[in-house]
Amino acid sequence: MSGQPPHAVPVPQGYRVGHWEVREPLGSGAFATVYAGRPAGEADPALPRRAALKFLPTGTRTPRQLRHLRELADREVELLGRLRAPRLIRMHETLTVDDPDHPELDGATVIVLERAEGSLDAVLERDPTPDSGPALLAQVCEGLHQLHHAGWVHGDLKPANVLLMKDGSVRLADFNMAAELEGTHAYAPAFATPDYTPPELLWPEVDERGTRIRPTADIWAFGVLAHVVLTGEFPLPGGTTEGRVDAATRYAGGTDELRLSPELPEGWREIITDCLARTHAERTTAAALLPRVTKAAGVATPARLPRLRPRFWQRRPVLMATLTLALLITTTSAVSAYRHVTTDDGTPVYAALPRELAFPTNARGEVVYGYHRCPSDSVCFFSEHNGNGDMCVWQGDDPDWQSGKDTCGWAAGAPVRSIFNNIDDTREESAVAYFRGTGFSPPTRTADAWPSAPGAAR
Ligand SMILES: Nc1ncnc2c1ncn2[C@@H]1O[C@H](COP(=O)(O)OP(=O)(O)OP(=O)(O)O)[C@@H](O)[C@H]1O
Repeated sequence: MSGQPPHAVPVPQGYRVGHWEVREPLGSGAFATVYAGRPAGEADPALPRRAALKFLPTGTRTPRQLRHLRELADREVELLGRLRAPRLIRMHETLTVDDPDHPELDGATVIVLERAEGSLDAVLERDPTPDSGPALLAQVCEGLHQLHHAGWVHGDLKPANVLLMKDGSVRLADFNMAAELEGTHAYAPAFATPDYTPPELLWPEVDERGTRIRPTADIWAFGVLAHVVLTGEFPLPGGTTEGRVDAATRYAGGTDELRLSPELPEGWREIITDCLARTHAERTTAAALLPRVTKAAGVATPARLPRLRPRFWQRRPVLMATLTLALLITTTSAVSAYRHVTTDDGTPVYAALPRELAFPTNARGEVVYGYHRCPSDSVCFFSEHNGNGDMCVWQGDDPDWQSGKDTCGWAAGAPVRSIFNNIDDTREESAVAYFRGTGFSPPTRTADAWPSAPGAAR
């Protein structure tokens, strides 16, 4: 952790906060330091076994810094508290350090997050153009769409804020610049990272509510990110950030043309050009972008192929949804969609789904999500793909979905097409098992192994 940014928070290993014990540092940004965390000795056994503890030093600064940091922390907590979607990192709880003996920590806000394996930044450090790049970008685009669809702008999309989970799926993270849309735009503290900032926000007009930003700011950032991931280079020329900012200004002013790398794989040039349109009004939307990005990602190697065999364990809490129906399941990868069918001898088989079935679109060709309807600590089943259509919500230990407390009328006669495991517990045994037939048969599948929503479950 050398060369830490000014607001990084040093926390000793073994330090206790709430029910958590701080372990090794996972990463540091401009405002916060993130540590691995595990439940402290006598902690509630229901806690996840591993978490990420994001320390924001809200307690030990000058009043002006304090206000700013408090605002950043509030933004992140507000978004994470209200928004849960398959491609967004999840928050378990927030804590405030109460420790006058450690004035440098006293008052700090700690956001307890589900723990990722690492960031896209780290992946790119090892391999500037990873084979899994297109598949990762498709998932980032999904995340962006889920965020915009719920009415928020990220405001700081970049490789360090794209996290990779153990199963290879992607989560967008770091929402301290995020802002909720009020009509066509939102107010954010600033657009944080110059290389990913659209030209109109390089010298923005700032009023007392902050900078006016639109979802198209994230689209620009996505265009830059896609170029970086696919070619290892920024789309605008220049050996330094200042040089690239100047190039962006010349491009936006019409003096220079956009010259994307000749290395760009087939299908991506038009997408990136549309993301990097000169003005926000000319840029595309995440909803329109997603089907194009998914198509361009094609059959390229996904981040890691999802497991396609059932896992035969079932421990608490287990959903025993006896669904007498055929489940249409898409997998964690945005580019790999599978249909689950059972052969006569009961063997599960997976067949590729036609793309239009896996990613249904509205009349404008935009993918629409409905996962945000699923309450926390629930497993939701939907009659349509991507969290759309009728929804059944399962919570607790209800043993049977047809005769238990939580019944699901429509599922008795219609297929379940997407599932979102929104249980706030990352322990492996909390994965949900569900069954297609009566009597808890045929063998279980877990929402962990086959989230039917792209990336729906942990
Ligand atoms: N949930 C997580 N699991 C694992 N690592 C994480 C997690 N959240 C963050 N990190 C690591 O910590 C780094 C810093 O986190 P984050 O970006 O949230 O901090 P920040 O100070 O708000 O950053 P920024 O400078 O972008 O505003 C990330 O780049 C990542 O490497």
